[in-house]
Amino acid sequence: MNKLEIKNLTKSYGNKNANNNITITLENGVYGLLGPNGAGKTTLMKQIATLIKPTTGEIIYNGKNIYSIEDEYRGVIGYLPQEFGVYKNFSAKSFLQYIAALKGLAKREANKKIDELLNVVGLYDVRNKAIGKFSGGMKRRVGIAQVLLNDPKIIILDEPTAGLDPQERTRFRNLLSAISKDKIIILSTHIISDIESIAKETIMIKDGEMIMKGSHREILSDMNGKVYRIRTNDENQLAEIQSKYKVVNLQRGIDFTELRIVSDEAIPYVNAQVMEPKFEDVYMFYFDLENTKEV
Ligand SMILES: Nc1ncnc2c1ncn2[C@@H]1O[C@H](COP(=O)(O)OP(=O)(O)OP(=O)(O)O)[C@@H](O)[C@H]1O
Repeated sequence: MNKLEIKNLTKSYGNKNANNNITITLENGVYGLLGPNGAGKTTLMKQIATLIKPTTGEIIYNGKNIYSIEDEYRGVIGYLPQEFGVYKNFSAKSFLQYIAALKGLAKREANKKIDELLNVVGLYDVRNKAIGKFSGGMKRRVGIAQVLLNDPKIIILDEPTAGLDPQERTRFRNLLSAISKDKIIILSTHIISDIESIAKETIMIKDGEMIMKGSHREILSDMNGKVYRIRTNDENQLAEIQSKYKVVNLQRGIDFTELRIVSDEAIPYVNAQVMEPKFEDVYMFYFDLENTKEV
């Protein structure tokens, strides 16, 4: 069994809440934590990793409060922080040996595990090269290998794809999918496409609160009737739409300008056509334009 119950979690700093009354239950699979900067993603992840103690609320792992089984619980956690420092003069292999020693793994067992993980993350052939010469994606893969050393049941990854090129990002996603079978993986991002393809559920966080949780399909079906396409060559109408509605996309053509907008209310324009929702509309609907597009 692998079950994490987060109950009414709140973290306050003075009179500001970094997160507020969050309740979620997580089981095996990949969960995407989506929200703009400052939404409270890191705070929630650090609370799950026992690095921040909640002000109120509790986290229950397989029926027990995590603080009542603290040492045992830390043994099942793997945490990759946003800023993952690697020693650039170390080779991938010697770095993993060093971390394994810190984690208290016996040398023989560690070496076996390290070779296995270097294969899993596709770095076996370059295991003796200095990490300083690795690309961003390769460094992240070293980070994942490091997290997997003690075979964690809960893996927490804070923006693991930041700064990766599309190819590295795809490779990284495939790696997560491959290891997710018997683990809870929580992955924060503000890039929709990261979680669109691998997360079994997306948890959306805004201003410290959970505003939506569901599968890809559930989230999209909730957006039905809220996405519109408008084609216009009337500059006044264009300006009005832009000022009143959330515009996902604006494309200027020769004969008309095409807008894709999201709105909770019906749109008063006869030239508006309801469109099938896409995941890229979701971010705009719940959050803002910034960070909507893949970088
Ligand atoms: N130690 C602290 N003291 C005071 N306020 C804090 C502290 N840590 C976080 N906060 C505030 O709590 C809120 C949530 O921060 P958090 O880092 O969890 O957000 P985030 O969603 O992870 O953002 P980012 O993507 O930028 O890392 C922010 O408004 C932040 O300023």
